[in-house]
Amino acid sequence: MVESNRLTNLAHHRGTQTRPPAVRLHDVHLRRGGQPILRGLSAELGQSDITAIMGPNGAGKTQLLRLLAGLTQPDGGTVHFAWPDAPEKHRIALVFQRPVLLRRSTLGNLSHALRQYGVPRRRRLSRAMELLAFGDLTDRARTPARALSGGEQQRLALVRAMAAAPDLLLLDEPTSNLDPRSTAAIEALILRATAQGVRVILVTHDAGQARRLADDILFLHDGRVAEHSPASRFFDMPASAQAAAYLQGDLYL
Ligand SMILES: Nc1ncnc2c1ncn2[C@@H]1O[C@H](COP(=O)(O)OP(=O)(O)OP(=O)(O)O)[C@@H](O)[C@H]1O
Repeated sequence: MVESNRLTNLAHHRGTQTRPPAVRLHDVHLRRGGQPILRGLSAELGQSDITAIMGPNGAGKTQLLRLLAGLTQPDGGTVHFAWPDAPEKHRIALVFQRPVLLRRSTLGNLSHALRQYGVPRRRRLSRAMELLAFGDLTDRARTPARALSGGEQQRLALVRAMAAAPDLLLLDEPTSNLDPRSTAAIEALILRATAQGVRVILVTHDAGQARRLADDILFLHDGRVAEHSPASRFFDMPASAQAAAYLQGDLYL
């Protein structure tokens, strides 16, 4: 409880200064298996420190995140990043809902990632140690990743994404399988990442988490943006009928 209040306060005291968006989506369409998934989605994202993408199951949140990560291309419309070489040049990192880790130690996973990201060999160990400390995983350095708890595995996945020194960190329901204590640890890590200048876009169904962390909420419904509002306004006075229904637990597709 103390931890969660601390996070709430941190979130409220963090600057909500606006920057140019990290990514601009215009009239984006995406089809899968012959079905429209995203249907003319337009949004400017990454102006604030943390944006939460919310919406009911099947609204298209994960597909939008995959698009932002460059894992899929739109069937129509445009996606413009603030960086000409994104997402190829490691400016954007994605953490999946279930951590995908190598069958190596915690340290081995980080060293491998640093090598992949082109960090010179002489700098890898010191950078890996920094990342371990960043994730409160120093005492787990030699532990096989598969022997870590679920919360520790997700922390490792998150700090491994930080090994890319990303400008934009995309997180798909990073705490959906975790208990409150592990969730608080991940939320603290997310805030620490923003303190280092990383912008975060996270998909979450956890309204409490979105309230604690997010500056703004992008609410998707049926492949479109139903609402994009500052978090305080979204929760106190949602502008769209869909968001109001979702927050009351009434929205089904
Ligand atoms: N490869 C695919 N082929 C066909 N349909 C797909 C494919 N991938 C996703 N879909 C469909 O696209 C829609 C959006 O999926 P997506 O995973 O983005 O939703 P979501 O908002 O993240 O949902 P959830 O909250 O359940 O994770 C869903 O109806 C899903 O069934």
